[in-house]
Amino acid sequence: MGTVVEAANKGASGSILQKRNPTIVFVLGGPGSGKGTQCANIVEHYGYTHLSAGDLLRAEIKSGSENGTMIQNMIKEGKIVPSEVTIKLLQRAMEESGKDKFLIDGFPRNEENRAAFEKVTGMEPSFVLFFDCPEEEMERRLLNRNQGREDDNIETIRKRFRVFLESSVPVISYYDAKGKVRKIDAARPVEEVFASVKAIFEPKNEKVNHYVRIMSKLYMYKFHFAVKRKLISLCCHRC
Ligand SMILES: Nc1ncnc2c1ncn2[C@@H]1O[C@H](COP(=O)(O)OP(=O)(O)O)[C@@H](O)[C@H]1O
Ligand SMILES: Nc1ccn([C@H]2C[C@H](O)[C@@H](COP(=O)(O)OP(=O)(O)O)O2)c(=O)n1
Repeated sequence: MGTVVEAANKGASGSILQKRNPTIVFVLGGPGSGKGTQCANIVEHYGYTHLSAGDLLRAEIKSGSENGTMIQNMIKEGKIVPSEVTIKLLQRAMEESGKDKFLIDGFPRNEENRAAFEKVTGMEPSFVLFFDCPEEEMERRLLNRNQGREDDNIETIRKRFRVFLESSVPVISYYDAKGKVRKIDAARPVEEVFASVKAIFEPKNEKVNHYVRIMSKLYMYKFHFAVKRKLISLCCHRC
């Protein structure tokens, strides 16, 4: 398999997609924050095509591909699969869909994912939907999810939470610094969360847009402070 840098240098696949100038929304949030649930609502109401990085990786395992065992082991350990694998799957799915509005769910999950996607495809998201939810609530949801997923057990869930804090939050911070993050309180019932999603996809007027952005910014300050505290307490535990 070629590396992401080789793919970037060839630039072939990226340019086919780039020509279509698609709208891309990254959907991020901790495991169990409700990304998939809300993506289904967005697809229904706003005609986006939903691409879940996790679903594509699980389909790759099932297909019996040469990378299947490696992907399965990484998911079981709560680790992030190398970007070259995930990006190829996402690119293929975007190209084959023939569509031009994508919700990319569960990606980019770390800095490597983010930088490689931008380099290989030459594309950036229009904005990032961030579903913010406390760990206790996400844990409850994952343990009740009942999809028979190998990684929905308490040991792997704890590892995934840690990977989210250490690797995915920096990606959210990166896009926050660019003013691209739309943060949503995901701890509420599904309908209430979707009402907030709607306000983002159906902006009322410039004043309301401005208000939503300011509120999101304020929430992000609070969020970053809470993450720093959590990481410090995790470090203290280790010592
Ligand atoms: N707002 C919500 N309140 C309660 N349960 C939810 C909510 N959103 C999703 N769920 C449930 O929580 C579980 C995880 O949701 P899911 O959308 O699969 O999360 P993610 O894609 O972020 O891992 C599912 O069983 C889903 O039905
Ligand atoms: N960009 C991604 C997305 C998911 N993965 C792997 C690692 C994740 O723990 C699993 C499951 O991801 P998925 O988005 O389906 O589920 P959760 O948000 O963790 O509930 O897939 C990855 O390696 N790289």
